[in-house]
Amino acid sequence: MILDLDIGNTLSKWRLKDADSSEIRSRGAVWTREEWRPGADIPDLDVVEAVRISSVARAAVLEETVALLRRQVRQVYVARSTPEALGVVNGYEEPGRLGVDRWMGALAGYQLAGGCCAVDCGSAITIDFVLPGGVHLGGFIVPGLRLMKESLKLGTRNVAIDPESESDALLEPGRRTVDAVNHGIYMAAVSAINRIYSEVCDQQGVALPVMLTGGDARVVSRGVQVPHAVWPDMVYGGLEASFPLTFAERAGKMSGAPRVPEPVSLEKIRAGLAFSMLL
Ligand SMILES: Nc1ncnc2c1ncn2[C@@H]1O[C@H](COP(=O)(O)OP(=O)(O)OP(=O)(O)O)[C@@H](O)[C@H]1O
Ligand SMILES: CC(C)(CO)[C@@H](O)C(=O)NCCC(=O)O
Ligand SMILES: [K+]
Repeated sequence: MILDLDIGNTLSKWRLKDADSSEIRSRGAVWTREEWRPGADIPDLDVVEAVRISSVARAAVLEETVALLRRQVRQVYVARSTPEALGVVNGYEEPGRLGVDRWMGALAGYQLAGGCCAVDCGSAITIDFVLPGGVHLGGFIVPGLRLMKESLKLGTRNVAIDPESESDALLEPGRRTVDAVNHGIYMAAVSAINRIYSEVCDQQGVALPVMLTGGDARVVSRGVQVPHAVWPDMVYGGLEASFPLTFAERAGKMSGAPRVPEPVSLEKIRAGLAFSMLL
């Protein structure tokens, strides 16, 4: 079995992948601040022959996790943001400072669709761009839905946006605090994504395929106007591409990769931008 780990600021996600059949056998998540110790919610390391890790938590969390895993697992691979990988050139002035989850997402997106706009809706919402030739432009970082809500301190943090709610309903002015906050932060997030996507495509003269990942991807998806795919395993896809271990991975296959819809034409994107400027 291969254990893939995505250590975020809030949640540490894991999945167990069968190295022979490429099937995902199980998955789960634990709070990052509780740190990563084999126990109730964590898979049995006896069956694990390799671990791949993407971590944006404090360095100490990663060190402890790696030390613990090395005692029981022979192969431990830790992803790093590098100046170049898999045909993508990192756009950061200091490439090592790009969050490795963003780098994994950009690599996965590029491997799947060529140039892309990779959006990760977690503690933060990150929006990264890779051009068809593999140039990563950099990206945008916005507070995530939960962070925005918490920062308001209006006692609404525990009432989540219903993932089933229609984005039209979220457009209505709230008539209670919880609705005003939920509708407000939702609009802040999706308006930012829609606008940023259009601006960058306009600047670069290319319509890019869009993919979304992260804990809030499903709800954010409802407000993203352009064609896009939701890819819960996008960060894991970057791990598979960076450290291919199975036959399928060596052939470039990332498990759970979605079909990515064709982007709308650049003309349409530009018309949409021009229209919003007139208002
Ligand atoms: N069971 C859950 N526990 C916590 N957050 C959840 C859960 N389900 C959905 N969410 C939402 O997912 C978001 C966290 O997503 P994700 O797991 O991608 O974040 P993360 O691990 O903190 O990511 P990051 O890498 O940005 O730190 C929160 O903002 C929250 O609104
Ligand atoms: C932005 C987050 C928190 C998103 O998980 C992570 O990618 C990170 O800590 N990045 C480092 C800063 C940067 O990417 O510029
Ligand atoms: K994340």
